[in-house]
Amino acid sequence: MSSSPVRIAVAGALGRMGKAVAATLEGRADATTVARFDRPGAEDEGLVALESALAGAQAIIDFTIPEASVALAETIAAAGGGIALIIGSTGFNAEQDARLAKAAESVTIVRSGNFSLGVNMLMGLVRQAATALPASDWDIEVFEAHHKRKIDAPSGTALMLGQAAAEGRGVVLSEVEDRARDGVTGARTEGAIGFSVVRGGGIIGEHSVIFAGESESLTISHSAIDRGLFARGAVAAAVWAQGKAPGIYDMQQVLGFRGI
Ligand SMILES: NC(=O)C1=CN([C@@H]2O[C@H](COP(=O)(O)OP(=O)(O)OC[C@H]3O[C@@H](n4cnc5c(N)ncnc54)[C@H](OP(=O)(O)O)[C@@H]3O)[C@@H](O)[C@H]2O)C=CC1
Ligand SMILES: O=C(O)C1=N[C@H](C(=O)O)C[C@H](O)C1
Repeated sequence: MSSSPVRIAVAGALGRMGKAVAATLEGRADATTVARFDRPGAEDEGLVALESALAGAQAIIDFTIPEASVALAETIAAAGGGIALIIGSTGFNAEQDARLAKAAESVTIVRSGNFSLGVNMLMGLVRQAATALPASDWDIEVFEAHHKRKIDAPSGTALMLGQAAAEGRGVVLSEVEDRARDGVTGARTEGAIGFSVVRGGGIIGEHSVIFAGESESLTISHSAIDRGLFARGAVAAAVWAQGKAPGIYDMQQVLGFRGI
C-alpha cells in the first residue's frame, strides 16, 4: 500500500540547489513540493513567504547560507517542531553549530555537507585507510575543487573527509589541520591533515584524499557530475526523517552506513 507523498518546502528556491531540488521533486511518487521560498523580499513566480511554507510542510530542504539555516531551525523549534529540516548549507561557525544543536532538542534535523552516496561511502574508506596507514609514514592531504561562485572554503565535504581521516587516526581535526600554506612555511608537520582548494568555472564538486608515502601514494577521489545528485540525496533524507525523534542526524545514518 503506498503512503501519501511527503510534503516538502524548498528553501533558497532561487539558488542553484533550490532549483535542483524542485526539479528532482517533479515526478516523484514519495515526495512533492508544497512551497518554494527564498530570502525575504525575493520575488519570483510561485514563491511564498516563510510563514505559509511552514504551514503546509512536513519537511523543509534547505540549501542556503548558515545564518538562514540556523534561523529556520529556530523558527521551527519556536513553533513546537513537527517539520523535519534537511540542511545542506555549509560554512557554519562554532556559534551557529551550537544554536543548531539547541534547536535540535525539538526539531528533527538531517544535516550533511554532502548528500551523495559516493562521498558518504568515501568517508568510510578514508577512515579505514587513515586507521591502517601510520602518520609516521603517510601524510594525509584533502583536495577540493568547486565552481567560482562558491563562497566557503574548504568545502563542507572536504571538512567531513578531514574529520573522517582524523577519526581514523584517533586525533582531533582542529589540532592537526593545516588549512593555509603560503611563503616559507617550513617542512610539513608530521601528522598534519592538509587542505587545498581550487575555485573556477562551473566545477560541480571534486574531492580527493591523498595518502602520500615516500615510495607510493594512494588517492581516493569522488567527482560529482550533476547537482541533481545532491538534490536526490536530500529528498531521500526528507522521506527518511518522517517520524524520527528530534535530534541531528547525518547522511551516513540515512544511508545505513554507520560503522563502515
Ligand atoms: N550538502 C550538499 O550536498 C550540498 C551543499 N551545498 C551547499 O548549499 C548551499 C547553497 O548552495 P547553492 O545553491 O549553490 O547557493 P546559491 O547561492 O545558488 O543559493 C542559495 C539561495 O539561498 C538564498 N537565501 C539566502 N538567504 C536566505 C534566507 N534567509 N531564506 C531563504 N533563502 C535564502 C539565496 O538568496 P541570495 O542569492 O539573494 O543570497 C539563494 O537564492 C551552500 O552552502 C553550498 O555549499 C551545495 C551543494 C550540495
Ligand atoms: O557549493 C557547492 O556547490 C557544493 N558544496 C558542498 C560542499 O561544500 O561540500 C557539496 C558539493 O561539493 C557542492
